[in-house]
Amino acid sequence: MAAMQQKLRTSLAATLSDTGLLRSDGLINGKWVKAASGKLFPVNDPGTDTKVASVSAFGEADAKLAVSAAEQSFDAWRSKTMQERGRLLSRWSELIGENSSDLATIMCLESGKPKAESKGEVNYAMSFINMYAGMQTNGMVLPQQTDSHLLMVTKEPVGVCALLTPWNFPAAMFTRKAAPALMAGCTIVLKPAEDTPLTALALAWLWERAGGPKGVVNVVPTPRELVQEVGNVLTTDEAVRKISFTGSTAVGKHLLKQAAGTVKKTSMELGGNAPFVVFDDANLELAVNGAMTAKFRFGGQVCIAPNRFLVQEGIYEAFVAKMAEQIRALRVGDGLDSRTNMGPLINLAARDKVAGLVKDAIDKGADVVCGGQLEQHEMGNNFFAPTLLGGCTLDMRISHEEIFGPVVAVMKFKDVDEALTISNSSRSGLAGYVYTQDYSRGMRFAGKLEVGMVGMNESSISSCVVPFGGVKESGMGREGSVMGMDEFMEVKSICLGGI
Ligand SMILES: NC(=O)c1ccc[n+]([C@@H]2O[C@H](COP(=O)([O-])OP(=O)(O)OC[C@H]3O[C@@H](n4cnc5c(N)ncnc54)[C@H](O)[C@@H]3O)[C@@H](O)[C@H]2O)c1
Ligand SMILES: O=C[C@H](O)CS(=O)(=O)O
Repeated sequence: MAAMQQKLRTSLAATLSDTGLLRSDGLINGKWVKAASGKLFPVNDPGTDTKVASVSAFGEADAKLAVSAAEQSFDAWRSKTMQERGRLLSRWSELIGENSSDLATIMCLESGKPKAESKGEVNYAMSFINMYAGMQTNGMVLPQQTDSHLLMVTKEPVGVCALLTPWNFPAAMFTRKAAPALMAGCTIVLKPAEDTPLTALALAWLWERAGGPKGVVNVVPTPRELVQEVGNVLTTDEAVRKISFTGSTAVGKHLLKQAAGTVKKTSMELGGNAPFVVFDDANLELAVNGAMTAKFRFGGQVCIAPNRFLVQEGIYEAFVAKMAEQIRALRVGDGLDSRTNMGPLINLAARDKVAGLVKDAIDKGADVVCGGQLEQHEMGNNFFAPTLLGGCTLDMRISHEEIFGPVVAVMKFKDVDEALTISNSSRSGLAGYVYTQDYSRGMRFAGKLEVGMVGMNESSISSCVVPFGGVKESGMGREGSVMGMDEFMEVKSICLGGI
């Protein structure tokens, strides 16, 4: 299999139409610079477990330079009109569109996301830029207590923003933050995930080519071993006024503690544990198709992927049988192969975590309906077979921990109260799904789910217009939608007297 995968690849640069997109240095103040240490770190292709690039290993000193560049460019950038900033973003989006195939190849090779899905993500990333490029923010003039005063309320950019993004959506998580921040008039320092810096660096290069002024967008590629020290700079430097983080709940809690010292404005898009609830009266085909779409997107490595399947006892057997049929039909393969439905997990640690959850479930009595092989996959170290486990129970780890992989864990429930209790038992509250043809029951159930986003008879619930975010330990704030820009703005009242 490895030979076939290698056949699909020569060097990454050789597969690109525009090799300028392949950036190995970071971006500070309009210059592509190496790390102060001169050190590099590898970026690996999870499909072949081989290095595809080496990138400058930015550390504390580099991060401080990036924050300073963003601070120095803030006044000039905020002084531009929203129309001027919008025109720049529109040009950026055009260039992304013109280079979408190369961007998808880069994303596929550094993340393992199949190329077709990677192209979809590039379009998703563009949708945020396109939406915010045309957006205006409005203040208010309020009625006065006296006729000699006027009260105005304005919205102003918060300032220098530190954006920290995960590896699973390296383009969309960048633009979902950067587009509203830039339109609001903020300047940014982006720290991409160590597994997937290339996509963000390529997008930053296109920003520069669009005419982005120096210092407005800065990118600090950071290796795993320096993430803590770079994070310390971004969360404690007084010049940074906003932290926008997307990633695990554990890291989010850590960053919140660090940001508290300088009372930074924060947005947290954290981990999920979505329930997928199927009632007896559900449209079975709709529920199964919805489950497959939501679960096997990027092999389950998605924050809103269903994590716990709760199926009412009357439809349980039919649901499991239909799911097994579709899961068995999935083609696991190389991300560059257009026939591939599912590629590798991001790395060996991720694969081993999934295998550990499956083993625990099997040891505690789960039925392996399909998949579930714990030994190394024939495609390579980072692959895990799409798996369906039946008869899952609450004493299994898989019923409580975020799987972040291609495993469907199904448990049976009797009635709506049981389904709601189990659904809300998690400390996470990002997304939830409910399938029933009784819309009254469905809406009541959706209203009682402790999550930020619900799909009812629908599992594709993300788009640029949705206020994306969670409750409880899935985070705070919203990204996308008109709400997304307010995360990067401060409100100011001006009281005018003596009129
Ligand atoms: N809610 C959402 O919108 C959303 C979207 C995508 C992923 N996620 C969540 O992210 C997780 C998977 O992504 P991940 O593995 O990249 O998460 P992660 O928390 O390990 O890393 C996220 C980012 O934080 C950085 N980071 C890690 N430790 C840090 C530290 N001490 N200081 C500063 N930065 C640090 C990483 O380098 C990366 O850039 C899952 O839990 C998933 O649910 C949530
Ligand atoms: O996993 C993280 C993303 O936010 C999911 S989505 O692409 O926004 O649905």
